[in-house]
Amino acid sequence: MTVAETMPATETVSAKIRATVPVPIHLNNGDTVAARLHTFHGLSDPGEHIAITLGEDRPDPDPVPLVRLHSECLTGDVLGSARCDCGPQLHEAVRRIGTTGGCVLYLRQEGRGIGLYNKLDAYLLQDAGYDTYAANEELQLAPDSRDYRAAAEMLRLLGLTRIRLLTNNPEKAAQLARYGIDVVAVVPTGVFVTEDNRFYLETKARVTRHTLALGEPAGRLAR
Ligand SMILES: Nc1nc2c(ncn2[C@@H]2O[C@H](COP(=O)(O)OP(=O)(O)OP(=O)(O)O)[C@@H](O)[C@H]2O)c(=O)[nH]1
Ligand SMILES: [Zn+2]
Repeated sequence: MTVAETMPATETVSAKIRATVPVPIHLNNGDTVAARLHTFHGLSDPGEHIAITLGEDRPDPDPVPLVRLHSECLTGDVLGSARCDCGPQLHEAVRRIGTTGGCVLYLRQEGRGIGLYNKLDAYLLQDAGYDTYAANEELQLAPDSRDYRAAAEMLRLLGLTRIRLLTNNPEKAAQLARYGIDVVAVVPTGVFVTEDNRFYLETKARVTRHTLALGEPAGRLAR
């Protein structure tokens, strides 16, 4: 099945699943979950996005699959950077979705779409006092340039058109709905606050209305 067969008439994209590859994943609690990685051809943006379907071997998968749209963060996902919460969120998503059944979309949207080098430039500006969105703007870049059209295409190709979405970011649910995905529930992801990322998380709650319960305000140095 192609996206063109299932999308509204105004959509011209003709995307396909390119390959499906089994990859067992070790969790940091010592368990291993079965996963399949899906690659795509012809998505509406050129990123090498992948879908990771999980929990397919569970006897009682949730009838409405749990889905996470995870934007790439090399510093957080791979290196365990304390400047953000991406690494713990990714691990949480794989563990939870491995239990309930569903999918993680790993979207190549490093730095909310500005790329790794620009994100690192933005970190230097943040160290000089800019917040996470103002730093992008100082670089003449959009504060958040992520578009989830390709994510909706991937979900459609996987038959995941009615989902529960694991996120604290209201923009993800809004865009998926606009692109024809039925988001029946938004499930909050964990809030992994530390002194290093507290100001960053507070800024997201204030500016982009992320639903984050953060407790006491940041100290003056936490960016
Ligand atoms: N430009 C920029 N990007 C950042 C910064 N910190 C993290 N990111 C990127 O932000 C993206 C993660 O987005 P978040 O806003 O943390 O989370 P979200 O995915 O929108 O929302 P949740 O679903 O609730 O986690 C990744 O692409 C990171 O690389 C930063 O300070 N500047
Ligand atoms: Zn991050």
